[in-house]
Amino acid sequence: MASISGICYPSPALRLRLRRSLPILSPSCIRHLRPPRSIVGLPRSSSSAASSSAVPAEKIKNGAVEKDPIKLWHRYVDWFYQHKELGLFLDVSRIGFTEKFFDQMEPKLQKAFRAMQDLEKGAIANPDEGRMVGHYWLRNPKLAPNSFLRLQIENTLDAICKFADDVISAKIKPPSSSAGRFTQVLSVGIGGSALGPQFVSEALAPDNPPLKIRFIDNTDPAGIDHQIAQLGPELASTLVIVISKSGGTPETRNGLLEIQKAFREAGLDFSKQGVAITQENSLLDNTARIEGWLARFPMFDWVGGRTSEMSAVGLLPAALQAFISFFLLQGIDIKEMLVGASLMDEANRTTVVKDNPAALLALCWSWASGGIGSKDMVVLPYKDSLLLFSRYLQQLVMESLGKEFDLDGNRVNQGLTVYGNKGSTDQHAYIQQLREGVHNFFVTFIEVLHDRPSGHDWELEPGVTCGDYLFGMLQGTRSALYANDRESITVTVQQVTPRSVGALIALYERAVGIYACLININAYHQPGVEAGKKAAGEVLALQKRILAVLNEASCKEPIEPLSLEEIAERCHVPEQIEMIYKIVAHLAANNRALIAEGSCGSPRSIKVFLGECNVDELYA
Ligand SMILES: O=P(O)(O)OC[C@H]1O[C@H](O)[C@H](O)[C@@H](O)[C@@H]1O
Repeated sequence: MASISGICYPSPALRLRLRRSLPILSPSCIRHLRPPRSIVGLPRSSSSAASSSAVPAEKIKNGAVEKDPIKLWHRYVDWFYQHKELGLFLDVSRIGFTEKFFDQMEPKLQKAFRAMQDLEKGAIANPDEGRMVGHYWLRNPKLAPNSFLRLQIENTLDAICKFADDVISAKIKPPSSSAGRFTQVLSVGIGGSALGPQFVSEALAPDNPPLKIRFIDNTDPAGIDHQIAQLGPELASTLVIVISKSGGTPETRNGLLEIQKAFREAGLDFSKQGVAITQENSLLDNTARIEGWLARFPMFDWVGGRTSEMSAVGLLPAALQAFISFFLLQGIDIKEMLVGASLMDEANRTTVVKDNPAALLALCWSWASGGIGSKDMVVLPYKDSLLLFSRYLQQLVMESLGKEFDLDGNRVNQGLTVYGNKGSTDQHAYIQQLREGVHNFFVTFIEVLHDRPSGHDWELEPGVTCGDYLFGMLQGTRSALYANDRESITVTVQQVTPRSVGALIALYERAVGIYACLININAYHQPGVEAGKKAAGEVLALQKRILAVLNEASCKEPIEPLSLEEIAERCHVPEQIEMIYKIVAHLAANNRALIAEGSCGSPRSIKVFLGECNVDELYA
């Protein structure tokens, strides 16, 4: 046997012998081999109980990390889930929930199924905002509660496909580019208006696309400049998609204003290259309409930002990312994404928990995190193209579940922390702590069976391909973590395709919905986000007052530099002196205020004035 980093591989000769002698067990056969559920319900080891202070007593008493490999194999087979048509498998065997726990959760899961059925029928599932929650209708418009909504969905999909085809085939082209067609797509948006499109692009974009997509997802001027600089002369052939459900998110507005400035400076007409995706009559929608942008696509009130990948938000950017297929240029197959999501939704409608992958995930989350978020979910896809899945899930899970109050108004401070990057890369970063350090997590491995999409591979050493290493690393990490009582889930897909990506998104959307029902919270609002936005607005309002005070003092003859105390006093906010210092330091670092005395390193010594006084502002 050849041994690589503790993983044993049979020699090529032995491998051939094994191949000839062993019948091939397909996962579908495995599903029918259900041995008795004998191993759940064993006592958890005392060492594991001691290290999990936050888990409920019931779990410590009855839970167990089973170590007997044969019993584990039975548990694996017993709980193995497969979706044949999607080629998606789910292994929850390394989460040690007990039969008793399962029985306790069963009625709660049935209640959650009923809540999901009501939601799909159009109930006001977001009570705070009085909204329906309809992202499931996007991939199966027949489910929409009325024909108006169904038509809206279908017409929007048709419009997206037509627009993308016209752009790709250069029927719609930029007015003043020598290229004669669009060559770049720039997507401006943040949060749910960026993370889905970014994830899908990373997962599915062709290697050398004729229409390359890039993103502005922040109000960082240096980041924006970087994108514009990289576009260079291709700005003239860039299609800019501005995405914002509300149409008023400051970061997105700023990105738009910056890019419009770049267009003006290059002598280009932005309106001929701009597309808006937003709610009807939002600020963005009205701007795009009044300025006569190239196109506008609707974002529906009943689709939340973090579940909007299957709306125009995700579908248009994907459909524009073209590659050559059978001598034709076509975008990422968005209809296949919708089929993947729809098939997964269908599977998740069964009320048989064992056959419902989203419910199984929710069950595992409840067990592993005690239903109170006591453990973090580390998401590790072993495939570079799925790198952004954990980042995408971070918003989907944390913005949905991280809530102060439950639906009955009790303070619960709920949540489930998500982080992760990719394997095996993370094995060389933080897996050390996961294996041996603080025990505050469970892992979700995402496994992709096909190593290379082309299907061709070569052995970089006898009997072993590069992909075998990746496979070995995943299996090795899963085993090593489990051997140290660290629990994990494994989701397996055959390949990263539009269909499997759609299915993964749908799987987690539903798991979040079910889990939210189990913990009795509203998964579809985000009241906590407003506090930061409001505070940011107050900082900018204070900055305007400081500038007015400094302007007045700087217009005097001679100029009157002011200390921080004097600025605070003249702004009538002495209690805000720390924030005033930070604002002044930021202005000074960007040459928008000048330090007359002292330095920013010693705040008490600073005296500050403006380089140029604005008399107009003074008498305005
Ligand atoms: O799409 P927008 O309205 O611009 O919103 C972008 C993001 O803004 C907020 O931060 C919300 O918490 C997110 O859920 C949302 O995705």
